Amino acid sequence: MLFISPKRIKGIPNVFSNIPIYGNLSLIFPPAKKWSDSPCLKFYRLSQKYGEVFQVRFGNRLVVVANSYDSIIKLWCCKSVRGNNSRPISETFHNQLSREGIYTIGTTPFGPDYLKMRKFVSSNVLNGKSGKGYNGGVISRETNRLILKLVAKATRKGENEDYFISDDFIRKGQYFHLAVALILTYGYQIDYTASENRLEADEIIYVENQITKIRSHVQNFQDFLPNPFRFLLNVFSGKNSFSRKLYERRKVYLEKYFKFSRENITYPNSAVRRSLMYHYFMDGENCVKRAQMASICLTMVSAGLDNTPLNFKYELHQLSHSPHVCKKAYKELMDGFENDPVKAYQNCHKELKCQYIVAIVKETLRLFTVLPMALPRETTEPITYGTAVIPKGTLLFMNSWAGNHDQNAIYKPMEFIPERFLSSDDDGNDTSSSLKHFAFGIGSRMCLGNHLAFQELYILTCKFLLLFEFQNPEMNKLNPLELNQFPESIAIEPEIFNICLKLRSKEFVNQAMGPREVKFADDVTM
Ligand code: HEM
Repeated sequence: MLFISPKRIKGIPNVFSNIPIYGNLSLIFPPAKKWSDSPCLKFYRLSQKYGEVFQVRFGNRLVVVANSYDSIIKLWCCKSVRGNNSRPISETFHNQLSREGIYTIGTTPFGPDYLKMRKFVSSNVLNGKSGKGYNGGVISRETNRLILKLVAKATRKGENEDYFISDDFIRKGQYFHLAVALILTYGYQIDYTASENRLEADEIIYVENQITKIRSHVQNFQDFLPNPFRFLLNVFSGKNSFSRKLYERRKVYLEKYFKFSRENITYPNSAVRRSLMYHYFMDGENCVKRAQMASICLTMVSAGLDNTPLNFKYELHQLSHSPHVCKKAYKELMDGFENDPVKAYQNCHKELKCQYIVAIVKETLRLFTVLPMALPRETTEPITYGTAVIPKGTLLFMNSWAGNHDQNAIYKPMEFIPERFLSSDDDGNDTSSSLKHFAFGIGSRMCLGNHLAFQELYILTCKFLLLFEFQNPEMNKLNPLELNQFPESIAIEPEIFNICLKLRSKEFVNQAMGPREVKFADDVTM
């Protein structure tokens, strides 16, 4: 395809560029080296000059960018924007990496395939009411395993010989989420304490993390260029061959798990019987095709593998800087379980009962905004914004960082204030908070795993607060963008630092989990 400059949209400010072919791609290339050059901040700075919504040209594509709380609501949630419901096809991700046409749900363009997959996964595992209690049980058990692992490494210090833990939490959080995802999808229980399983988990985490970068709309400027440039740049940068290698590596573990479920379908254990694959073999084959099921499995294994642990780590980091929040959360949690910590620990996974912890999780998701530029959308029919008509085939970028930190909608946006999400204040007065956040996107293609991810974060938070007290933080930076190791990237991945925790009491761990389960380092060496 030759370069054809797209026609600008009337009524939406245009960020002028006279560079042929390239257009405004300097917003994402060369890749940002400093946090202050993160794409979301570059877009935000432009909005100060051009207004909250503007258009840019990326190669031969027009991109409309929304940079405020209100404009995101208008462009993603109103009835007039029904056409904001597809995803763009990109050369590097869709054509090179996913050559068999099997993509995740989140990267599948709108159409019957997409709708079928979304419905199947939603009704059988992610939003299905029947799965909710089961999912909570799985998450609770995996949280216990994570905690047992931490406890086994705890060191004894100080006059009272208390137990202390110091950990970065990202890798352990990834093992935790992967274990939950594999059980729900395949009924496969991975014991990542065994070294060969850990290697397998590390492989999945590495491959999926690299693939996330390949599908990133703010890291692959070549995808916006006309075909010959796109092709040549991918060949010379080695991206094509790297993508193909990742594709082969991914195939190995996905096929292994698929085979596991198929072989265990005749005499299923309870985990297999409750899994998504079981639904597929029992009745789903009539609803979704084999290739669609492969996309669903791919989505289940990859989505949330980084985002959930990254949010959890950031939440722990904020909590270690907010003793008043921890104190209040602990009290509210205990109030809900007649001041019995064992009862609280053993039952907190059953419902999202403690509204203050719900607010902590929402505030973490908002303030952190792990995907500051969300995922891109493509319009399937014209949509209106004010007097402007955005044509079919236009790309829409949500600057969710700017929306989540918009001071016109959010009081002190850079501060961690869970109360902003409560519907009543400390005196019980109705505050009717209807504040939204955009960490999961919003509208027709909002994150399908938001309930699962939220449930994971809620249960982890409850159990950690019940077991541990936060110690002096090792890291003082709190701004997520400033913490980010990869400012050019689609996701915020904070630099490595430890969170320091003190165990409230050894006896309580034994009571909460059963003494036979718990192994402390000093018990083991005795
Ligand atoms: C804290 C963790 C997570 C965050 C912050 C997150 C964030 C997002 C965002 C921003 C989108 C784009 C939404 C939009 O365009 O409006 C998305 C899409 C999606 N997410 Fe998540 N996600 C998380 C966890 C998960 C998990 C655990 C799963 C499933 C197991 C999941 C499955 C999906 C799917 C299927 C889509 C595509 C939806 C569609 O295109 O219809 N996500 N996610």
